[in-house]
Amino acid sequence: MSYRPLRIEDYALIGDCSSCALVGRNGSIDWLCWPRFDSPACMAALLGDDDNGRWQIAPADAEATATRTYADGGVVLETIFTTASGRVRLTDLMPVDAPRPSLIRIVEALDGTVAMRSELKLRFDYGVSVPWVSRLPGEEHAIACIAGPSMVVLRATTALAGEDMATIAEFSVAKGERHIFAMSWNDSHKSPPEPLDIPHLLSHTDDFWKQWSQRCTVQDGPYASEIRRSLVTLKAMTFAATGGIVAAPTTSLPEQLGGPRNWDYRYCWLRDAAITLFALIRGGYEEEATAWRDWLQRSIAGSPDQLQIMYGLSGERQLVEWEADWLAGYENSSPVRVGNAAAGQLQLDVYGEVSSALHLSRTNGMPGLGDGWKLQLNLLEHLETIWQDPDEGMWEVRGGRKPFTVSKAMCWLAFDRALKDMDKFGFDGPRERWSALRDEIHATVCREGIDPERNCFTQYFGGKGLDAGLLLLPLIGFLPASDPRITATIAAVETDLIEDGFVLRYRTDDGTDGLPGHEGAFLACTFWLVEVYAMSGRIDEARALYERLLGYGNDLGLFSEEYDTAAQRQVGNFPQAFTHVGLVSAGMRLRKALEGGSAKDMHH
Ligand SMILES: OC[C@H]1O[C@H](O[C@H]2O[C@H](CO)[C@@H](O)[C@H](O)[C@H]2O)[C@H](O)[C@@H](O)[C@@H]1O
Repeated sequence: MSYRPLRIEDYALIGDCSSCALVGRNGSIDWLCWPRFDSPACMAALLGDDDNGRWQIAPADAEATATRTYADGGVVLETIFTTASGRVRLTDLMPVDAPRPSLIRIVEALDGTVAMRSELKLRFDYGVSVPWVSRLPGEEHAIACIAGPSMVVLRATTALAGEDMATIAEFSVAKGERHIFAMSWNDSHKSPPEPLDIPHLLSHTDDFWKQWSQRCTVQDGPYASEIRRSLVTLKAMTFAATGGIVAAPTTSLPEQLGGPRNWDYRYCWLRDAAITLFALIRGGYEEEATAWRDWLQRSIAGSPDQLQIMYGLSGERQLVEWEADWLAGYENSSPVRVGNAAAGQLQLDVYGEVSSALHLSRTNGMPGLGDGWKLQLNLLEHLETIWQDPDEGMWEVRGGRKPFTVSKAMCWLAFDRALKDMDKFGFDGPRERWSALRDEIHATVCREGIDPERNCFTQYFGGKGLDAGLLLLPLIGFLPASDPRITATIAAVETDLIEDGFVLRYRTDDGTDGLPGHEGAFLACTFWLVEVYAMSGRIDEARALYERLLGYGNDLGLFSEEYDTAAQRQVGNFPQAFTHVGLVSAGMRLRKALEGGSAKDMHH
C-alpha cells in the first residue's frame, strides 16, 4: 500500500536556523528543503507519497507505539518507540553551525532488543528527481546521492543496501547499543563533505538551544513553558544568515482538506515578521529582533513605490508562483504551489506594521537603525498618496481590491507611530501635515468603516460583513477597548465569526476572497480575541479561551495556521509563525492581567 502522510499534528519540527524538516511520529521525515527553507524539497512525501521522497527510521514491528518530546529548550526531537521486544529512542536533529547543512539520526535501545528498519528515498526538485546513488570510495556504509546541482551524502554505522530505488538498512539494537545515521548536503560540483564531528555537534546543538531558551524573560509562572516553546519555534523559523523569518516552513498544507487554498509560506511577510518582532522583544531576544529589523531595512530599501508585502529570505523580490503538478497534494489538496503571487499585491496594513515595528525597536533602544528614519519618511510620503486606494487587505484576498477597514486603520497606525517617534527622538518630518492626516484617516475609518445599524466596524467601507482583523483596533490603540464601537465590534465578531468556539477571519461565502470552498478557523485571530478580552477586563473569559486553545496544540506544543473544527484537525501550513506569535502575545498579556497589572499598556 502506498504511503500516506500523517495528520499535520503528528509532525514535529527540527531545524538549524537555515532550514528544517518535519518528522512524523512514525519516524518518517516527510519534508526537507536543502540548503535553505525556500530551496526545492528533497523529501516531499508530505505533499504526495513515498515516491516523492522521505526517510523513515522505525521499529520493523508495525505495532510499535510512539511518544515524543523535545530535549529541554530546543528542537532536538526524541521519539521513544515501544515494541513487544523492547524500547528504542530515536533522536533527530539538524545540528547548528555544522560545516554543511546536516541531519543526524541516532537510534539507541533503552530496553530489550529491537529490530529496526531505515528506508531512505531522496527525490530532489520537490519530489520528482531520482538521484544517482554511489558508494563513497574507501568508506564503509557511506553513499553519495546526486541529482543536478545537489548532492546528499549519508554515512551510517550499519550496512546500507539499495532496493527498489531506495536505500535500506535493517539492523537490531540491544540495550546499551546505538546506531548513528548522518546526512549532509553539498553542491554536487564540490567534493563530498567530510564526516561530521558528531559528539561536538551534539553537545554544541544542545548548548545552543539550552542557552537560547534560558535567555527568555519568561521562565516561570502561568503559561511559561508554552510561551517559551512558541519562541523557540519562531527561532527555528529564523534564517540566521540574514535575520529573515519565514511565515511557516511548508508550502501548500491546505486550509481546507481536499481544497485549493494551498500556499507557499517559506518567505518573509512584513506583517508576520513585524508581529514576530514584538514577540521576540518581549521574550528578551534583542539580537534576533535587531537582525530582523536589519533584514527589514535592507529588504525594503529602494524606491518606496516598489515596497513589497513579502520578500525572500535574503530580500529577494521575484517570488513567482507556479504549481508542482506532479505532487498530488496533502490528502489530495491540490494544487501544490511554489512561490506566492501575493508578493505583487497592495496591502496597506504593512505600512502600519513596519512603522510600528521601527517605533518599537527605537523605544527599546535597539542599536544601529542607521537610515531607518529616512527610509520610513520616504515610505510614509508615498503612503500619503495611496492610503485611500483599495487594496487586497491583510488577508490577501484574490477577489479584487476593496477599501478594507483594517488596512485604513493600519495607515493611521503608520502615521501615529511615526509622529510619536518624531516627538520622542526629535526626527525631522512634516509633523503638521501628518498630524492632520492621522486625524483625517481616523475620522474616515470611524465614518466609512462603521455599520450604522450595529455601530460596529465592518470588513470594508460600505460593507456589512465582519473581519476578525478588526480585533486589532484596540490592540494598536486606534480606540480604547471600552469604546462602544469596539465593544459592539467584539460582540459582532462573537456573533458572526465564532464557530465551535474558534474565530473565523471572515465569512468565505460572500466571494470577497475570490477563492472556492471554505477554510478552517484562524488560530491567530482566536488568540487576538483572548487579548481583547484581557484588555476589556474579561479576564475569566480570556483565561478560559486561552487555556482551551493551548489544548489544540500538538503533543509538542506546535500549531498550524488554522483548525478544522468539523474534522478536529489542524489545517494550513505548519508550524505557523502567526499563530505562535498570537500565543506568545496573548499569553504575555494574560500573565500581566493575572498578576494584577494593566493589560492595556501593551499596545502593538
Ligand atoms: O488565504 C489567502 C492567502 O493566504 C495566504 O496568506 C495568509 O498567510 C500569510 C502568511 O502567514 C499572512 O500574512 C496573511 O495574512 C494570510 O492571509 C497566502 O500567502 C496568500 O497568497 C493567499 O492569498
